[in-house]
Amino acid sequence: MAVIKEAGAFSFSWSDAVGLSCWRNRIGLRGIDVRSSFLKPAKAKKVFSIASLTTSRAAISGENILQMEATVGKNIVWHKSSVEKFDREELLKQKGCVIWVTGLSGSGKSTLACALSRGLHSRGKLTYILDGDNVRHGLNSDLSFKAEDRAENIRRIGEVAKLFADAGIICIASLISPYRKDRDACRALMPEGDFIEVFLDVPLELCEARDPKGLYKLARSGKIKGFTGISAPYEPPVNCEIVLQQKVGDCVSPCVMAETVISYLEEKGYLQA
Ligand SMILES: Nc1ncnc2c1ncn2[C@@H]1O[C@H](COP(=O)(O)OS(=O)(=O)O)[C@@H](OP(=O)(O)O)[C@H]1O
Ligand SMILES: Nc1ncnc2c1ncn2[C@@H]1O[C@H](COP(=O)(O)OP(=O)(O)O)[C@@H](O)[C@H]1O
Repeated sequence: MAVIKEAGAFSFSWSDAVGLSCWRNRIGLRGIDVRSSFLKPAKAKKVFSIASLTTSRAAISGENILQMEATVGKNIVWHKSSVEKFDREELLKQKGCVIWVTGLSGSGKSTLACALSRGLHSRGKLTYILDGDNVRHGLNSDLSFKAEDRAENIRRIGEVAKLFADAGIICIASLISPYRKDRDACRALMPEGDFIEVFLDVPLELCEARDPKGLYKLARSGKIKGFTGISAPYEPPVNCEIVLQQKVGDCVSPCVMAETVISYLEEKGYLQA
């Protein structure tokens, strides 16, 4: 029978044929709908909402539980390591998370990602940048810019970013990610709070004036089809953690913007174990 039982203040064990042998201490369940019905259909859905355990840092997200459901029927079993995220975070003196930088082409995503990485590095924090352009040179080189391929690009980067965060690293993903639902799907992969969406709110007019790669010009002349902001949509976030605004004639420097993000991380406790 699927059981999540409390065996001490921060300790749970989940014994079951799924082979999720032992979610021992330090696992936080933050308002999560933990389903046991896939294990014993007759059993009622268990809902655990243990908001008080927010001091505990590794969390099972609802999405993870659903993924487990999906893999159970395929003889794929989660193998648990004796070294967990928590242990890696202690070693690194930081908390793993994903900083997701979204915005139009030319809005300054890569520039911000570099400034942020540099700022955190100089504070002794381990970061890694997943830049859309760069990842499309390798892992995602098979993908185009049509909506389905962008969705797949974002999904893969979301999954990789999640692994980096699990490694205890502050992962900075900078990609246009124009569709809200694709970004939200990446957010859903992460424990609550660990997905920090940063919107570079820069008018198209300014991005187009910058046009460092000449792509807007090509898009305007019809040489690039489906270019974000010109002939393909960009859906701005509605409820993101940080908005960094720039206007024509009023640009904030990348270092100042990076400091805003670093202050957020500091305030939320991500820069300590
Ligand atoms: N059609 C079209 N639309 C938008 N962007 C295009 C397109 N074709 C090529 N490029 C270049 O690809 C970079 C965007 O890649 P991303 O992986 O970030 O895009 S997405 O998240 O999948 O939408 C983007 O890089 P940035 O300018 O750094 O954003 C462009 O240089
Ligand atoms: N905060 C800023 N102020 C002024 N110019 C900027 C700023 N951030 C980026 N830029 C410039 O804008 C252009 C596009 O920046 P980039 O980081 O490549 O954008 P993206 O990755 O979103 O396409 C570059 O020429 C860069 O130097």
